[in-house]
Amino acid sequence: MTTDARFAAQLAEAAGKLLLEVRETGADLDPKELGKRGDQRSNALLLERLAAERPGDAVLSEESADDGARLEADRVWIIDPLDGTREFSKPGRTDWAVHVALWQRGRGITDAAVAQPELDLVYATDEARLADRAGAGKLLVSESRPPSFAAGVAADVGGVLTPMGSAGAKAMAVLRGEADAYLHAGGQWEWDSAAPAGVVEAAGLHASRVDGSPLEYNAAHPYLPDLVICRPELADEILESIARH
Ligand SMILES: Nc1ncnc2c1ncn2[C@@H]1O[C@H](COP(=O)(O)O)[C@@H](OP(=O)(O)O)[C@H]1O
Ligand SMILES: [Mg+2]
Repeated sequence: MTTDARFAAQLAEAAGKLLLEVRETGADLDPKELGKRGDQRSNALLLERLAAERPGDAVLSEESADDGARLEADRVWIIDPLDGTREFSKPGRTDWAVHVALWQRGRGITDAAVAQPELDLVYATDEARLADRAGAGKLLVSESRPPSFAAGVAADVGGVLTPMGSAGAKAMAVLRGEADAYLHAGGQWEWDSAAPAGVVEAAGLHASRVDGSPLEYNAAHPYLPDLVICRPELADEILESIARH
């Protein structure tokens, strides 16, 4: 059987290819309709393949009703079929992603993949590596909802706030060395961070809540409002700075 990490990568890649087609064929649609179509088609593909190839596992998806079965399950796939729906719907944007993560009881996120279809890139826990630091000083934040402490942290560490869409796109930019950190607060759901955090942690980066505590998944209320992803050597400085602001 394909390993769970390879399976996650194959799923994210396949959903990403479908999303590229949806984007091309739906270029004339109203942006909201295009985003909805992307969310739904990608979700359908992922659910179908999970049911066929991992039939005993539970699923938590941004785009499906949560029936609670996952709370008793030992293996739960946490998926965001289209992260950065807003950016997906804007022509020319590359900052959107597909997230596929596997949570296992007692172990947390064990296998995960993030696809960035417009860049033709797929990252997975079995292959991801931290690249050299090319984006020194760049701190990635949400374009629409940057955290209130972000400006203070940038001042403390001599950094520059850089807006970008999609949690997965921001986390993978840190992995590629294009930025030092991704800072978020004020609201987010488990599917937004499960795969990105799983991939970067497998590559040795820091990923935690903004108070430094661990990211925990498959909660009854799957809300995880904040996170910090950064190069490991910067974690202490950034967490201390956040605590001050
Ligand atoms: N305050 C908030 N509450 C809930 N979700 C949030 C949020 N801020 C960001 N998110 C979600 O986190 C993802 C990345 O956001 P951003 O691009 O702003 O950084 C998006 O996922 P989706 O596109 O899957 O909805 C977005 O909806
Ligand atoms: Mg999302």
